Amino acid sequence: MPTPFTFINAAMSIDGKISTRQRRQVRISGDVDFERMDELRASSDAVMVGIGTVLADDPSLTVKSDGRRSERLEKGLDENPVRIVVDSKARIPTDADIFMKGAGKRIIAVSESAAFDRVESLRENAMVIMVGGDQVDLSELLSILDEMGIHRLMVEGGAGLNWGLIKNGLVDEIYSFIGNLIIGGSTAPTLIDGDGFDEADIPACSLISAEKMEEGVLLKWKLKSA
Ligand SMILES: NC(=O)C1=CN([C@@H]2O[C@H](COP(=O)(O)OP(=O)(O)OC[C@H]3O[C@@H](n4cnc5c(N)ncnc54)[C@H](O)[C@@H]3O)[C@@H](O)[C@H]2O)C=CC1
Ligand SMILES: Nc1nc(O)c(N)c(N[C@@H]2O[C@H](COP(=O)(O)O)[C@@H](O)[C@H]2O)n1
Repeated sequence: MPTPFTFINAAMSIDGKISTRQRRQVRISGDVDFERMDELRASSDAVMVGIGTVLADDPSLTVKSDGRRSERLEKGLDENPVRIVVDSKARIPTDADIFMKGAGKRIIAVSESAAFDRVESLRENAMVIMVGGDQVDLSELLSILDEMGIHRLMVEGGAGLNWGLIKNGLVDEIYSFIGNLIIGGSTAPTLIDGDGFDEADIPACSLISAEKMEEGVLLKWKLKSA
């Protein structure tokens, strides 16, 4: 089944952490990288995060530049890409910034383990896609998104969702900005958490580019299996 071109974009510290051990967001990258991230959002059909990121950071995932939002409108698109949350148990608060801020469509992907009344309350503000028994079935979800016309998907974390997608071979490229910070902590989330691969299954990547940016470096990788 076809799936969208899917890329992960994230900022991490020198030691590979994407937030603190208390799961608090840190400003890892500067204005140049935030502009680059905004451009990526504006050029994507959808932006996806995991529920852990929503509960920790409450991101709006909107396109911040007025000019880029206008350009999208001129092309007949919504101001913002479709905002998607992978949320097996439908835990997202109904006043999350994803619902409160910005125009455009929202999709909450839940599994059959979500409580019926939680799912029904989400339907007031979003399209709900139910796939998978305990956890969201990401392969099935991405096939459905592709059928819906979402062909370019930006993933903005966090660590658990990134793992789920990579494990299932659903990621084409990874863009990671490495900032000039050391966060430390064995429990602080890294770019990719989860169970990790067995040695024989470790996927290889090829380097697309390495660019110095402000006080850090932007690395672009292509998954060799993609
Ligand atoms: N520096 C950066 O670029 C970014 C940092 N972050 C940080 O990442 C942290 C959040 O990461 P996580 O706690 O790992 O949460 P997450 O955002 O990766 O969400 C993980 C959750 O998604 C749900 N899920 C449903 N189906 C799944 C599946 N098939 N596979 C995987 N997950 C599935 C599960 O409930 C799981 O706990 C926060 O501290 C946040 O600040 C998040 C985004 C970007
Ligand atoms: N790319 C990037 N660089 C940083 O330095 C960061 N701290 C983050 N954090 C993530 O950005 C999202 C914010 O979205 P909104 O501004 O609310 O639209 C959020 O998911 C953070 O985890 N990213």
